[in-house]
Amino acid sequence: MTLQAAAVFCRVDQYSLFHKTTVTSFHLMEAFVLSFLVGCLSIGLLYLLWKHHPSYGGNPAAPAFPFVGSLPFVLLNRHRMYEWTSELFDRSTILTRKIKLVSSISYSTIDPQVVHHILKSKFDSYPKGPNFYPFFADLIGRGIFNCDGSLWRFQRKVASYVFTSASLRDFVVTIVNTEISGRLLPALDASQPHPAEVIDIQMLLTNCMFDITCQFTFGADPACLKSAKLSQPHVGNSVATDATRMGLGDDRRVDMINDVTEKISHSKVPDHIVQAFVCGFQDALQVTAERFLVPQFWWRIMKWLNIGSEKRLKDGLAAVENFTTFVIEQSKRERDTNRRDLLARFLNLPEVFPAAEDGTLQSDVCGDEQEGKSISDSFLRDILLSFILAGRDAVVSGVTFCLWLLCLHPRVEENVLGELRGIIEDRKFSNHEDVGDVDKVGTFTYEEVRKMNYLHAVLSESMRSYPPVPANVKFAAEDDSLPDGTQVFKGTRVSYNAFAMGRAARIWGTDCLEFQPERWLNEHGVFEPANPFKYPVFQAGPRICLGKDLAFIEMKLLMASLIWNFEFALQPGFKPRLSYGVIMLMVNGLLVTVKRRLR
Ligand code: HEM
Repeated sequence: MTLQAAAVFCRVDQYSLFHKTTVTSFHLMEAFVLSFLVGCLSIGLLYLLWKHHPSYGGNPAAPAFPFVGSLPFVLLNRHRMYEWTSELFDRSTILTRKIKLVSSISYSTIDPQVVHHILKSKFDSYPKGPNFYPFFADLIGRGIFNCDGSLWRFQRKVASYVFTSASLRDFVVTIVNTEISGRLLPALDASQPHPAEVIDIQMLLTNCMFDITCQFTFGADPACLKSAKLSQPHVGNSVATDATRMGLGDDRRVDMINDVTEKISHSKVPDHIVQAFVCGFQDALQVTAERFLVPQFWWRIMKWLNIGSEKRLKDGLAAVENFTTFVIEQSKRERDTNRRDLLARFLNLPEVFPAAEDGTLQSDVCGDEQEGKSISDSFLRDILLSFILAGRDAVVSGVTFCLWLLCLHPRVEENVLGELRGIIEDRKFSNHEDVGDVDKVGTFTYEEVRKMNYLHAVLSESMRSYPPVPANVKFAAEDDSLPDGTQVFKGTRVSYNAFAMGRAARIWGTDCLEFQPERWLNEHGVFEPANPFKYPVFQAGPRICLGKDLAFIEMKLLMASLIWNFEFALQPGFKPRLSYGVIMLMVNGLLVTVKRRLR
């Protein structure tokens, strides 16, 4: 028994000894595995924290939190996006900044060398890319503004041919001067019985430029300005009929205007189609701009469900389609060779570019997309709408900010007037037969525009601080290294910030925040352009703005006529709020009172 008991005891003891040993080694193992896991997790976490740290990758980013990146700062500064990014560059010596928003990483630069790299030396490696295309696709399809590669090259080649013709330039001068003398100046005169009436000159210019670009592009006059109400302090088209505000008491002038407008506007489009187009285009443009402000999946779902702003876009596009189909079909039927608008010029292209016998464009001109086909109506529509998109609001922005700055700088305004006085004086020695008339209706000729060196400098200086296109985004088509050593991976967005560049002391000197048009003039008072890579207001390189020269003609004609004929005073306490979009405008409009200038 004792032996048995001893044996049992022994077994028990042996078992517990064994058990004790097993438990101890199990705990040790457990502890080891646990510490290993905790260690791995900590290292992983530290790695993630580092990876999401602003300085990861050797390029310090905008202020950022782990994981969400700069998103909180972006949201906080969304009402002053350009001012904020400009301050960031201002506060440090970094010229190319990494921007991290949740999981996406992009780069923004103010370095002229990097701008040169992405816009010229490595042009093919930095297209607009697939990220940009879907936003504008509904409005302008694959028009020049919204495509890359051979399709872009084809459009650029054809459009460059059309844009360099002197007859197109003369056509623009005629349209702009007719709009100024027939609508813009009379509209401002109409506010004269109430000199204290505050008007939104930006809205007036938007209507005016819509008329000009439509006539220039489609040969059709939507007469937005004729029907615009003056005192509406917001951006956008106004189609309310208020013809009395034109104030055209002078019968002779009305006849003259009608006569010229008739010659310009060949397309006789029914009023309801034009008016629907004007509203539809405005709506479509606004909704397209809003797409940039929400995540892509959001507007895609709304589009799929056809609700909210995306429904507005669809309806707007239907009206645009209706109008473009009408004018294109009408122009094709009539084939009027006297027409000078872009539509007619594009329709006549096969005569300009060597065409095959069946009327098709040659493959080397057409590029792979259009090989063997003449330009389809929808393609023509995309190209032409791109011109309206590219040309209208940028000019409105250029003139609006310039007018505002002149109100703040009477010295500069006086210098502009001095230059114009000299030009008007010169008319006495000119034997131009229209001199008298031109003086009466308050407009200027192309030859006179060419003499306006100071005004050219004023506009360039104003767009330095307030560029109509404040930033431009490209997309890296392959892994690359920027001139400053920044590593860029395929698919990354790289943008230049023209707004911040115009305010950078290291580019423009310590007086960069001052309004000094004289910096653009040489010792003989002649305008000297800046290096386009330090001043990419019109972009630079192969994709530089095609309408740059026309834009200056339009802006100078508008500015000269406005300043020569009227005095503008800002509404007390007026401060512009900058819009955040492709084109920078004033969110609250430019609110001024006007008075005929006495001489
Ligand atoms: C102050 C006025 C203007 C400014 C600041 C301006 C600026 C620009 C900029 C920055 C671009 C490049 C956009 C991009 O690629 O994303 C551009 C492109 C373009 N602009 Fe202008 N623009 C102005 C007026 C005009 C006018 C009046 C026209 C036509 C009449 C015009 C026609 C074009 C065209 C066709 C393109 C596309 C060029 C291409 O991609 O090859 N622009 N413009």
